Amino acid sequence: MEEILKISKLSVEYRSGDTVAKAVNGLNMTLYKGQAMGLVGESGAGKTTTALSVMGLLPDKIGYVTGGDIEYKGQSLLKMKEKELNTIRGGKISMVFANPLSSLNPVFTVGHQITMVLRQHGHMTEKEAHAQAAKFLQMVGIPEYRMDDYPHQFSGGMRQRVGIAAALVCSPEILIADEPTTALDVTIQAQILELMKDLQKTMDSSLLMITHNLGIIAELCQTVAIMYGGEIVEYGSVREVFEHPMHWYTIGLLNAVPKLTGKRERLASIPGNVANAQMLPEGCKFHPRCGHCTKVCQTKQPEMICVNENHYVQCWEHGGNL
Ligand SMILES: Nc1ncnc2c1ncn2[C@@H]1O[C@H](COP(=O)(O)OP(=O)(O)OP(=O)(O)O)[C@@H](O)[C@H]1O
Repeated sequence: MEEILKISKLSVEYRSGDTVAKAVNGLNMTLYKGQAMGLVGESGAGKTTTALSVMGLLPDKIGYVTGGDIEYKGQSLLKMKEKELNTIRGGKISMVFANPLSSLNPVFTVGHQITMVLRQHGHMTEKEAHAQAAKFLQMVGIPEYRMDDYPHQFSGGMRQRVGIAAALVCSPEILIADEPTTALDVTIQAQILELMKDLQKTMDSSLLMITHNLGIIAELCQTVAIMYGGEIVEYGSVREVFEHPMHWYTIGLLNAVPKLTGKRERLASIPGNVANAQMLPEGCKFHPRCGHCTKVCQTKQPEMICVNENHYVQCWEHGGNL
């Protein structure tokens, strides 16, 4: 399989005054062509920061990549010149945000905004770009006559579909979707996910789906990466990780999912709070919340262990070099 996006030992910090938040800490992740990968973790795990780093959208003078690299088809995005980067970001790699109002410009019609993306990345004439924009809006269920409407004239679900059309219109090789359906009700959510699944398959693009929702991952993705404290703590095929979770954090996340059938039981939760990026613990970052923590977990960071070719875990309980 062709490696399309490779993140190696990525570290990202947010700095404000004397405060430093270590949001991403030596993260490794590889996305292959045509693959759909889920990135899961509690709020504050560093998922959005990872996505923003790939897109070059970390907040200016606050967010800094402090280590590691992000490669698109073997080329470092972090070392690339601005002009070259602009053709990749938005063209070859694009992103759907949780709140489409923040990514759509309120003063331009949606048709104009999508046409602009195409003019910038697709090297088309105005007429060609208009036709292509109409085609993509139609694909996401927005009729052509709505092209002259402004974002505020659409419902939340429609806006999200416009956001998806804008992200897909240049046929990106990588689509990053950050909680694309959290703001929508479940029926619209299902429609949008189905749409993304179809479009991703038709275009053979790779998908990085960021979500809290494990059901979405099971539905859409072949592989899943579990993130905690700015690191991937478990990774593998969705089947392997969901059926045989090995990290106590993954086990906790899976146990916290409500079940629709069987005896009604109290929902399990993971004790304690998510790791504070301003005060990360020594050793395994999950150890203060882990009921199986030993001495080594408190002092030494475990390495990622290969359980089999479809499953990797970073937990002392499953081995590592002491
Ligand atoms: N602009 C910012 N300034 C300072 N700290 C930030 C900023 N954005 C994020 N952080 C911190 O970085 C850490 C990671 O945040 P991030 O938004 O990447 O997590 P997340 O996993 O995407 O969470 P969520 O699911 O809530 O979106 C958190 O501790 C957060 O408080």
